[in-house]
This record gives sequence, C-alpha cells and structure tokens, in this order.
Amino acid sequence: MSDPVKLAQDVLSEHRESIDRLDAILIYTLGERFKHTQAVGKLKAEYDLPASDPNREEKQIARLEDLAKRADVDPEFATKFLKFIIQEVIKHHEHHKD
Ligand SMILES: C=C(O[C@@H]1C=C(C(=O)O)C=C[C@H]1O)C(=O)O
Repeated sequence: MSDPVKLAQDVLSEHRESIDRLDAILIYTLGERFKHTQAVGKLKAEYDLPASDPNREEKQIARLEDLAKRADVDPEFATKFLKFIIQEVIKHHEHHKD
C-alpha cells in the first residue's frame, strides 16, 4: 500500500472515531431528553393536559433554527429533526393517557 493511501486511511479512521463518539453523544442526549419528556407526559396525563403544545413547539423551532445557523447546520434539516423527535414524544404522551 502506498503511503498517501495509508495516510488517507488513517485520516478516515480518525474521522470515523469522532463520528462514533458523536453518535454516542447524540443517543445519550436523546435518552436524557426522553426522560424529561416522559416526566412531562406523566404530568400531562395526571392533570389531563393536552399531549401537544403547538405554541411551545413554535418557539422551540424558532430557537433551533437560530442555533442551527450559528452551528453551521442546515436550519431546514434542524427543524425536520426536531419535528420528528417531537412527533415521537407526542405519541408517548398519548400512550400515557390510555
Ligand atoms: C414535552 C412537551 O410535550 C410536547 C413535546 C415537545 C417536545 O418534545 O419538546 C414540545 C411540546 C409538546 O408538543 C411539552 O409540552 O413541553
């Protein structure tokens, strides 16, 4: 194997290690977020509050769009990502009510 190819493979490995580390952070962060949202779900079920809160979501999306721009992340992607997570949370909340 020529040296430049070996060098490229080493660089690739380093990037992949960082990617794996960051993926783990994402999953653990999501786990922590779900713990809070599960607690919110229980409160909502106990006090008969609606599963979703569109006003709160609107504010979260605006905040995340701003964060995404600053973090060099496509704001449209960040919005889609947050909406996807929120949809899952709302499903959990609806289960709590059953
Ligand atoms: C967690 C809540 O419930 C829902 C889920 C949200 C979320 O995952 O961030 C936000 C608003 C609600 O639609 C909440 O009301 O705070």
